[in-house]
Amino acid sequence: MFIVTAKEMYDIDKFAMQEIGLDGKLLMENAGRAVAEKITAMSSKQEKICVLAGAGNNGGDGFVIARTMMDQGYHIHVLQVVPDSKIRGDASFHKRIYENCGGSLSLFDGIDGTEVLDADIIIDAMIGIGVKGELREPLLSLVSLINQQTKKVISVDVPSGLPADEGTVEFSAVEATYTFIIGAPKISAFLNHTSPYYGTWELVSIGLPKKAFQLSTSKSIWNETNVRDCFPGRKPDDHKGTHGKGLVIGGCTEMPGALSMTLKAALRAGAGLITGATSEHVINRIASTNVEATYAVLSTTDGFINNDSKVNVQDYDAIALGMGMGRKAFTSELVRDVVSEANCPIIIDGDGLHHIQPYLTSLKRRKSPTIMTPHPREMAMLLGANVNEILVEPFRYASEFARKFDVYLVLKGMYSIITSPEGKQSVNMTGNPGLAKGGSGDVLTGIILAMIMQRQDMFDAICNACYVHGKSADLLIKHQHSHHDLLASDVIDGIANVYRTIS
Ligand SMILES: NC(=O)C1=CN([C@@H]2O[C@H](COP(=O)(O)OP(=O)(O)OC[C@H]3O[C@@H](n4cnc5c(N)ncnc54)[C@H](OP(=O)(O)O)[C@@H]3O)[C@@H](O)[C@H]2O)[C@H](O)CC1
Ligand SMILES: [K+]
Repeated sequence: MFIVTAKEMYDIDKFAMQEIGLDGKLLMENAGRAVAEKITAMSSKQEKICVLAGAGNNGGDGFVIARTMMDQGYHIHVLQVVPDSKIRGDASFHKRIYENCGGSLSLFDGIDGTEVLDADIIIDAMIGIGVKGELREPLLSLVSLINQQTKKVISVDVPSGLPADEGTVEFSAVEATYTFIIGAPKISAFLNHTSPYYGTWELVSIGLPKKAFQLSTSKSIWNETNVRDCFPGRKPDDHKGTHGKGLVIGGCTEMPGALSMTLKAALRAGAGLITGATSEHVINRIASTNVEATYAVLSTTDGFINNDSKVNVQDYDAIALGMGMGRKAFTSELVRDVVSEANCPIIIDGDGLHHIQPYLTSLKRRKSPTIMTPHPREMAMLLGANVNEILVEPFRYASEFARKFDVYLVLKGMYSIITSPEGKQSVNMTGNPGLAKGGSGDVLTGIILAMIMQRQDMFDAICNACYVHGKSADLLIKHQHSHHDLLASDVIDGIANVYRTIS
């Protein structure tokens, strides 16, 4: 499923019309009919429905919805929220057809909004991706009236007033119960501060050609179909070496658990052989619960690993670096040496991100892929930016960072964004608030390690790992646990449930 900015959506629209020959009025008919079908499935003919129609194509969709539902016997009234003179293009065409069919219509006079107050269901087709700046009156007051109601509010494409793109914090918008998104989800459906306005959303297809999307956007949602298409298989003659030999470097006296979880997650996720490189103290603490792993002892100062014992990084297919290693200056040297000496893919996570921050440009010199897995606060640290700036524009920050330092980036969050060094982006939709716990990131790193070692496309492997991690948590919440009691170690055990569903 593709994800678009407003500009990309307009480009796709233009391509569909000018290059493919699809008519705009037909696309609007398709959009309105598809949304009407969804709404009829969730409403009854006894309910009073008020369609709020604006002047642009979003309003045009509203007129098609109204006509389609009216013909099926629904109790429909259109409240046109702009003067007649403003209705233009295809919207004006579909308004005429609605009226020719005998549809009921009145003009919003900007005073009492009686039609809104009387309705059981409000269909918001005032403004879609064409919003510019903050809402003007009288729509601003109307939106505030709608948001004070407890009625079902169904938005068409985008809740009116909400920017389709990232980067805007000042806006007033409809707080929808449901949104039926047309053609492709817009970026604002995936941002912490804008996604709640959509309520529950669903995509409706209107016949826009796949080719148009492929030419215009490099952003998509990574879903179960993607996972199934490229999930690493197992063959009868496989041996432990077939599924990779991984090294995990991290841990300190105060944080032995992080390393332990990465090791265990990598093994559960399908890694062939895993070695933990850490202090003797940490090995003594975790070895009995990670019996399948092997270990390499690293020298320490005050319980933190240092660079004296020189880790052998040459014999591995991939390395994970950083979890629970602390932030001592002498550990930075080790991180730098591993990053410059290893000839295999490296995942840098947790404290490793802090160590590498002053040396980010060195990542460009690596011959093998580098994967970084920051959460937004770590991303802010890497960039020297404010975390709120990142949260408002995560796609842009992620894309610029990945391109600049030639890395694969997993920007973790409610919707994790995976970015390739070329700027291709995927959003992972699995996962739930139960994952907002210590150790979740260490588990994800272990799963990524296992996936990238199985020698498939790096981007696909990372996306699969994010999917599996979140899906494990989702299945556990569905069947066994709650958001409150779910632990990172449960997510490791839950990997088995995910694998059973996809293999
Ligand atoms: N391929 C597709 O995805 C299709 C999408 N469709 C639908 O079309 C809209 C986009 O339509 P567009 O006409 O470009 O724009 P909108 O209808 O979203 O909005 C334009 C109107 O909004 C008014 N506006 C803009 N900003 C404000 C504001 N801050 N306050 C008040 N009013 C505002 C604007 O008024 P102006 O006076 O500024 O011109 C316009 O009246 C898309 O979202 C889909 O729903 C097609 O139906 C099918 C193909
Ligand atoms: K809308």
